[in-house]
Amino acid sequence: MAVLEDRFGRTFPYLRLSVIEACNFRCSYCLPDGFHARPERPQPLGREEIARLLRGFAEVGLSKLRLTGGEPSLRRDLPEIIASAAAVGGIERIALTTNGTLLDRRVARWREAGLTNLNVSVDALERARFHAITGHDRLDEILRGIELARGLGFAAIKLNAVLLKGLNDDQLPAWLDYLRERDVSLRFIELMRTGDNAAYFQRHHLRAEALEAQLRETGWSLLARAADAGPAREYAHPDYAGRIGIIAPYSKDFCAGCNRLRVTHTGDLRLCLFGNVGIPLRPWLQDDADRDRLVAALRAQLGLKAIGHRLQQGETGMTANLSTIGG
Ligand SMILES: Nc1nc2c(ncn2[C@@H]2O[C@H](COP(=O)(O)OP(=O)(O)OP(=O)(O)O)[C@@H](O)[C@H]2O)c(=O)[nH]1
Ligand SMILES: C[S@@+](CC[C@H](N)C(=O)[O-])C[C@H]1O[C@@H](n2cnc3c(N)ncnc32)[C@H](O)[C@@H]1O
Ligand code: SF4
Ligand code: SF4
Repeated sequence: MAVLEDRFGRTFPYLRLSVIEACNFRCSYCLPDGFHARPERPQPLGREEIARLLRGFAEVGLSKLRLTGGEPSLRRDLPEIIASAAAVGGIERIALTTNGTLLDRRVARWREAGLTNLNVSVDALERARFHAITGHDRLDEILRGIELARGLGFAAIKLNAVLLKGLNDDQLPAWLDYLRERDVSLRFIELMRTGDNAAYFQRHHLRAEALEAQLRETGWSLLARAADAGPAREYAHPDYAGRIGIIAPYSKDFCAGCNRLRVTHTGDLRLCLFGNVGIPLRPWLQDDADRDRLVAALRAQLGLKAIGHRLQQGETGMTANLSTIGG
């Protein structure tokens, strides 16, 4: 099988596709003023364009697709997008990253359509904290949605909490209670600096090192990483059904295991979450006959992929905030 390989020998079986720019939340680290539509913006990719994109990527080894946003559940045709991805040969996992607001109403339908993996962002387990961070008092319904999802046979359910100094860095005991009986994976994500959040980053960024050391000292052990896995270092403990992961983008060698590419909701390829390089793929998504051109463009672009991000140097690339690219 043909694969996409870069200059550093990395292969890319994992595509993160943003299906919408809009979001209904205003997370303080991402979109503190909420999403504001601008009329001159191009329409997001339609279902046919998405299907052509996925068939092109599948020719060069796509096995894991993540749908993200903005808030992907706001897209009414999400079940149809999932179903058309499930019909593309070679895509073994179809994952969704969501803020969970429509989970309790829609997750069964997504699962029926072919969704295999679910990631839900839950920055705190205390209602008031959750409200303060996300701008919405909706923790209870999100937790209900997760319980519902747990009964639907997903291959994995993962929860994301961005680690924020002074805002949610005292939540470990509550999370441990939560994880004792629930077979979900909670990942603590180090806050990343973006174009928009410089001052916030200064106030709230916290390295996950101390937390990770605490886990190791209390009997959590590191698991091996699968080839198409995301960026988390995952830990398990014999007394807990759940797992804990750490996503530490500022740690040494974080990018050495990069296995993913991104496409924005308007069809722009992005070679890195914080990159400056990427081209519009939309011109090759209008006709099935352009598949070879699409694949050739992917291969040519991959030659430009850098070894890693330059966040340590203060460079955030084109990324104003993660909602514009899907994280
Ligand atoms: N710096 C960096 N952060 C990433 C990358 N991929 C994911 N993240 C961050 O990790 C967090 C969780 O991402 P998810 O959308 O849940 O996806 P994932 O961690 O790849 O998920 P799994 O494949 O299920 O492990 C988000 O904040 C992402 O922005 C990456 O390539 N680089
Ligand atoms: C951009 S959101 C898109 C999907 C969906 N709206 C959600 O929140 O799950 C994807 C992930 O990026 C994370 N994220 C957003 N901004 C971040 C930042 N500056 N640093 C670290 N993670 C961030 C969110 O917490 C979420 O888990
Ligand atoms: S920051 Fe860029 S190079 Fe590093 S893991 Fe993420 S996408 Fe890959
Ligand atoms: S993290 Fe997700 S839910 Fe929160 S504002 Fe960003 S895109 Fe929206």
